[in-house]
Amino acid sequence: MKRLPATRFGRIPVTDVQPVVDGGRFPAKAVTGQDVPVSATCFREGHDAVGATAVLYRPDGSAAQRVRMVPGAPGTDRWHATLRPDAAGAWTFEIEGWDDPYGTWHHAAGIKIGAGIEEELMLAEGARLFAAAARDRKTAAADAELFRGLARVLEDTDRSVADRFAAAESPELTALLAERPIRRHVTRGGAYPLLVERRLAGQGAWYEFFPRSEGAVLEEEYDDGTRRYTSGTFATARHRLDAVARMGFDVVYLPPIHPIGRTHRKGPNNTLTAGEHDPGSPWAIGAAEGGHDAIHPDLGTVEDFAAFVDRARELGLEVALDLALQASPDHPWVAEHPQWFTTRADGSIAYAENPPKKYQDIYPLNFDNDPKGLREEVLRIVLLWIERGVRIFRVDNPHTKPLWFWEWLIREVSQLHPDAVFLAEAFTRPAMMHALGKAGFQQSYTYFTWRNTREELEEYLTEVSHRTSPYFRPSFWVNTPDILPEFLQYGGPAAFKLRAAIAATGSPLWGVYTGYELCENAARPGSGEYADNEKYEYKPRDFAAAEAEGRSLAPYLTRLNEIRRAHPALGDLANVHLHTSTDEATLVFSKSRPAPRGLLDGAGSEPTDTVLVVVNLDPHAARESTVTLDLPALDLTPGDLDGDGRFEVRDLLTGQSWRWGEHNYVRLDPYQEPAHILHIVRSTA
Ligand SMILES: O=P(O)(O)O[C@H]1O[C@H](CO)[C@@H](O[C@H]2O[C@H](CO)[C@@H](O)[C@H](O)[C@H]2O)[C@H](O)[C@H]1O
Repeated sequence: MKRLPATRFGRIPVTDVQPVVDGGRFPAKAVTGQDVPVSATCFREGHDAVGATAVLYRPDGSAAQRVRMVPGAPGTDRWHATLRPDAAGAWTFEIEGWDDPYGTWHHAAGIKIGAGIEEELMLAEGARLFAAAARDRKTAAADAELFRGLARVLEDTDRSVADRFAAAESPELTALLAERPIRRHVTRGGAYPLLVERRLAGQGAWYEFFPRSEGAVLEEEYDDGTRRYTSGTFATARHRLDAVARMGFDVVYLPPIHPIGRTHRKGPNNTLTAGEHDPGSPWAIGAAEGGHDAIHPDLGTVEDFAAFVDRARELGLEVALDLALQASPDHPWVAEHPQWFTTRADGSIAYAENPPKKYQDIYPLNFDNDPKGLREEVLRIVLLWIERGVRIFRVDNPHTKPLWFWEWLIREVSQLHPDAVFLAEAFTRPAMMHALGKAGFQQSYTYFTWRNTREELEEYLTEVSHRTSPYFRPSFWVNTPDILPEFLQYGGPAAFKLRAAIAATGSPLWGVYTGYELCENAARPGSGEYADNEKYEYKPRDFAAAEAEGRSLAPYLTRLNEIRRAHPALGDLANVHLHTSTDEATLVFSKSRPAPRGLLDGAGSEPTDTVLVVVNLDPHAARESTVTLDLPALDLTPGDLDGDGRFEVRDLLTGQSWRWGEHNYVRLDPYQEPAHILHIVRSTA
């Protein structure tokens, strides 16, 4: 074969490959077993047919999956496939463009034979094509046998032209070519990075609680309304882990567990003066007892913490710790490393802010005066907690620290502990939120908490699943100690149920702050924050009584987490597909995960999994609508459909079944069930 001069396009151009983050400067991300949609533009001169193949390479460079891509919308020259890496590591993928001689011949022969023009010539061309493919050393023996047979049939003038042509478009041949096409002029588009991380980096249900509240005992109530409690401890809080595990959560996240400063300590409801018995905000880290490496003496010892972590592990839970890089004025850092803070002209240090919020009880850090000293200290602290059994960190306000620092820290930690996971608590402008994802944060809090209408939710689901998913893993939190959305304040239990249903199904990552299951909805007047916020006081709760009286949503949350575990489609992010409904308050989306194709180790018997979510977003009234489904998005096969083209859906929340088709009547009453989570029942044949 004559060699072509080296050019950037090569013989069959491949351009605009996705997912590629900033031209490959940062890797696209996935977690083990997750589907990664890939696409590229592939085209050529003239009118002959082209094809494209997506190839997935393991970290050792061996090919793990090779998938023939399918064409996108006509005229776009886009091609699509789905890849599924099965282990953590630095994977790569590549798109190959190629000349498709069968496609070219089949198109031309179909037209000419249909019109009775040059029939024998077309069949002879076909025979030549298959004979050449059979001779190709790269063709598998069984395929070569089939191609040789086909060549003989096409040349067999005893048979009718129609019969001979029909043999060249048989289902058997079509299926074979879908997997192993005849390719010429294969042009490799170059490999792109795909960082594959462990499952919990991108899939998981989080539950947050304050260990000091679990088992706290009210000792005395004073005339002025103040109270004295004995703090909960790791030993008492350990009992709560059983319930958290029973609800099916994967991660239990604890706000800071370090000593709390006394200077400018905050009192109940964010007041600026704390009473004698007020415990202060856990984020005001550092006191005479120690800083970020110490444990608040009220909570227990390092051994008690270890026992807590062990119990969590026994129950299948991982403990996530808060990493809040700031210091109370009493933190040892303030005296020992004054260069880590910004000292003003009058010698004072300004308190921290996250406008419009003011944090009068803490000092922010300055990463420019002594970058080396500070970064080494933070690395020491993170590694210390890792040594104590923690692998997951929820990072407070990372957007107020420089990006270089996060890129460096996460790289350093990941090199030693590739299973470390960092969740960015950055509620800020998109540029910074996205850059934190590129810098290495595995997960991010999102604006989901405030997206309520169908339009808002559709827009947000589209953004996080399709536009930013290669680098930004959205965690849908329904509430946090900082956020009690108005929707929950006024929507009653239905609001709590429907928000949980959307969060648990819309994103592979979702989170709940304790008390959600009790539908706690009392806000500090005029604010989006809880009244008598647990950030500033002890808040023991009687979960068992609420459950016994049927007031708890724990069974509902449990079911949602069961559904998530049973349905791998919900573990993927980029597969969100919106459908339409005639009612403006009815949200409809689906997530589908087809059986994998082209896995080279022969695995891949997992069946297609498709979940359809229909939610009434109005917590106050029943809504009726006609839901219209975009059927191709549901990966239905002829075997799934009855004679009327309908298929069975089963509601995973209630167990009810219906037969659905393209148009479906839905009525959702929030006082019964505000949502359907429907599974498409497939034929087992
Ligand atoms: O700034 P955000 O709204 O993202 O909230 C996070 O960071 C805050 C500062 O760490 C933290 O605020 C809490 O702790 C402060 C320091 O003790 C205290 O002044 C605030 O009143 C209290 O809300 C917040 O909890 C955290 O999620």
